[in-house]
Amino acid sequence: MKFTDHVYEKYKTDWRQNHQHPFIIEMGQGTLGVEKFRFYMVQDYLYLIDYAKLFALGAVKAQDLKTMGKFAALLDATMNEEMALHRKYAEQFGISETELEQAEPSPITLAYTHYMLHAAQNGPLSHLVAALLPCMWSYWDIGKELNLIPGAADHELYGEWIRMYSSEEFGALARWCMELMDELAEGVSEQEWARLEDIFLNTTRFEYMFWDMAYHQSMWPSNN
Ligand SMILES: Cc1ncc(C[n+]2csc(CCO)c2C)c(N)n1
Repeated sequence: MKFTDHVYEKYKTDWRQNHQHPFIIEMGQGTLGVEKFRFYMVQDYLYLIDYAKLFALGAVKAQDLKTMGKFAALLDATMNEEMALHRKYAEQFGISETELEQAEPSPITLAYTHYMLHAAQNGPLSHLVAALLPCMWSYWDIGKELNLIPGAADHELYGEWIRMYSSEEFGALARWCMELMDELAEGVSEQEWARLEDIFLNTTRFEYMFWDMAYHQSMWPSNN
């Protein structure tokens, strides 16, 4: 069985929990408080800076030029398309680029990005891909689901987010990551397969924690 089919079936409950988080539900209904979205955008910008480094590490660890080129393209797309969307949103909120870059990361942002970078730096390419996969795949899955809600993609604030992540262009990137994961997991030992599952489950759960952190605007206990 393909790794992605296997983990989807095995961790369906965790996966669906992300879709059912109030942040997502309210974004789909267009009722999400702007301050929660604003908090999310700033933290997500910091997240993306580290995430982009994951793609750079992917280029370093790639075993062939085609894969290396794809990671380089993903790095470019993250810095110049996805982060551009964040900069545009930030501008609407009156936040400058410098403020974005210099914002303080929340404990969950730190934990999530550091966990991914640890897996990427200390393991083979398969660990790196297992760490980044839930992020790509679940955003696409969530984007498509929100796009089915009548009018959601036209919402003046959340519409652009929904349109971007449900797009076919983004879907192609997510599918590429899924296929690469399946290739890298093929034929690995039982122990290594379990390790990949573990990393996948951890970052799937971190996705939930990230929505929850944004919804509650959670920082360190002392400055909440
Ligand atoms: C917490 C969090 N998780 C996932 C994504 C989605 N995402 C991050 S990088 C990337 C690759 C293409 O640019 C995608 C889809 C996000 N923004 N924030």
